[in-house]
Amino acid sequence: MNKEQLLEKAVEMRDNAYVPYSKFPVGAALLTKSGNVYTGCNIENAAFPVSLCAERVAIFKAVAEGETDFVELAVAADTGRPVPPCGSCRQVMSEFFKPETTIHLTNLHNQVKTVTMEELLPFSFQPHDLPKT
Ligand SMILES: O=c1ccn([C@H]2C[C@H](O)[C@@H](CO)O2)c(=O)[nH]1
Ligand SMILES: [Zn+2]
Repeated sequence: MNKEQLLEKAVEMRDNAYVPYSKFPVGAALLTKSGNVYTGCNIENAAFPVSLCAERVAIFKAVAEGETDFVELAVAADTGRPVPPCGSCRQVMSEFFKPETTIHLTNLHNQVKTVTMEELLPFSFQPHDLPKT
C-alpha cells in the first residue's frame, strides 16, 4: 500500500464517520509494518466529550488486534488546509510512533502535508519520563 492509496482510504473512511453533532467527518488509515491497514473515522456521542477522533480509532483498532509497529498514518477531512490532528491524538500517536514515523495530512482539495511524529509533537511526554517503580 503506497501513500496515495493510504490517503484514499482515509478519504473514503469519512463515509463511516458518526458525526450527528459536529457534522465534520474525519477519516484515517494506518499502515503497519506487517502490511495491514487499520482504518478509523470519528465517532461522536450525545455526551460530547466521550467522542473519539478518527486517528485514535485507527490506532486503538490496531493495538487491540495486537499490532503496535506502525509505518505511516493518513488523515483526511474537509478543511481549508491539510487537517491538523488534535493534541490528544498527537499524544496517543507519540506513544506508538517513532520520532521519524510519517503522518500524511490531507483535505478534499488534494493538498497533502507530510510531517514526522517529532514535528507534530516535539518534546512529548514519553513512557520513559514516568518514575521507575
Ligand atoms: O484531527 C481530527 C480533528 C477532529 N476530529 C473530530 C473530533 C470531532 O468528532 C470532530 C470535530 O472536532 O472532528 C477528528 O476526528 N480528527
Ligand atoms: Zn484527535
